[in-house]
Amino acid sequence: MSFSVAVAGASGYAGGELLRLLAGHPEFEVRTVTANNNAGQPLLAVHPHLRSYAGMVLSPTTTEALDGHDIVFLALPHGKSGAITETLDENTLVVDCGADHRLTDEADWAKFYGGEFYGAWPYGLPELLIGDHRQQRSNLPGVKRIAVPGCNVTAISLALAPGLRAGVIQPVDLVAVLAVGPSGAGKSLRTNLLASEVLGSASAYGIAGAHRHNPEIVQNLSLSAGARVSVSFTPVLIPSARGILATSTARLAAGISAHDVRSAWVNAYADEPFVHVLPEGQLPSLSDVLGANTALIGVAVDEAADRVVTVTAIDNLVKGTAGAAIQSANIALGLPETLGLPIDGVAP
Ligand SMILES: NC(=O)C1=CN([C@@H]2O[C@H](COP(=O)(O)OP(=O)(O)OC[C@H]3O[C@@H](n4cnc5c(N)ncnc54)[C@H](OP(=O)(O)O)[C@@H]3O)[C@@H](O)[C@H]2O)C=CC1
Ligand SMILES: CC(=O)N[C@@H](CCC(=O)OP(=O)(O)O)C(=O)O
Repeated sequence: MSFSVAVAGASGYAGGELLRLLAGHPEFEVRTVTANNNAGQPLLAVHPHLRSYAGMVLSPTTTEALDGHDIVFLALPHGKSGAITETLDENTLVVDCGADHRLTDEADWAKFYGGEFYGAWPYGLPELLIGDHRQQRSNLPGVKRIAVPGCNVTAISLALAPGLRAGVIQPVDLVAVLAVGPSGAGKSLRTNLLASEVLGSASAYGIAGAHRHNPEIVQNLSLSAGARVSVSFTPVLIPSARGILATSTARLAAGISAHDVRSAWVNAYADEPFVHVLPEGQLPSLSDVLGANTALIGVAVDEAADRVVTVTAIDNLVKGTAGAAIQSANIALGLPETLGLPIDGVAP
């Protein structure tokens, strides 16, 4: 049996990456692709790398275009998913790559996004530790609505959740500094993509609690810790088209050994197909994960500073968006979780 699929926002970066991965999915068949300004264009005119879709034309993003599919992936700007979803059949699986349904607290939505609040959906980060012996994965089978996490949020949540749940790090004074590629800003934010601004430079943005991912990071890690956490998050734009390299650190809990620390991370992800803790002494690089739905995590203890240091690499467009969307849809539909998803990256 195969599932019919529509991708809304197919002309953007996240939509394009969804299409690249969906072309290799044995159970999903893309029937409709939609866009906004690019509606009416052949898909290959905006994504010449997606040769599997020769002949497909971008439709306007309307209920008529999206209705009648088994699955609708939404890759629209923030604030555009809620209203259109309300017009879709409740039995359609809707997977939203935007932020519209990630936050549980309406006050956080109002402060960091604004506009109408449509409420939280089941969250598409299956590996997130959410309480004693549970992962977010257990909340996904059978659901019809999924909110895909922000890409920075995915990297930090996967990095710090194991230590918080095991109690080997303290829930306060968490610090995360992320090197991030400009594709995370989307195709339409062209000013961020100017070679003259990105090449040969690196710039911090959204510092000191201003970034809209802050409440989502706190929401996730508080679930893992079982208590409200405090995190300082700083993204730094680097000249690499894709990828996030997150250095996330935390204070050691009292009386915890380096062995306890390693065990917490290794045990948390021992059975995960897409989240791998590297052997002691090894650290990931961006180039290890590009194109893959894989998160690689290196863990070390800085004894002089009394801190645990983690380094996590993901591809923002795969594990950070499109891959997470497909992985979560697989679980919701009762398919093998890894179906159609690459574990291996593209290198060099
Ligand atoms: N890039 C990333 O790494 C990540 C992105 N996301 C999320 O995915 C979503 C899409 O992001 P991304 O692909 O990067 O953004 P892009 O700017 O690259 O693409 C945006 C898409 O939305 C369409 N669009 C623009 N305005 C409207 C509108 N008013 N109504 C309907 N459609 C519209 C665009 O169509 P057209 O071009 O034809 O005008 C395009 O297809 C966002 O919510 C983003 O936050 C989530 C995690 C990571
Ligand atoms: C370079 C850059 O600007 N990156 C984006 C990442 C956006 C993202 O992953 O997610 P959502 O927009 O879906 O929340 C940022 O930091 O805001």
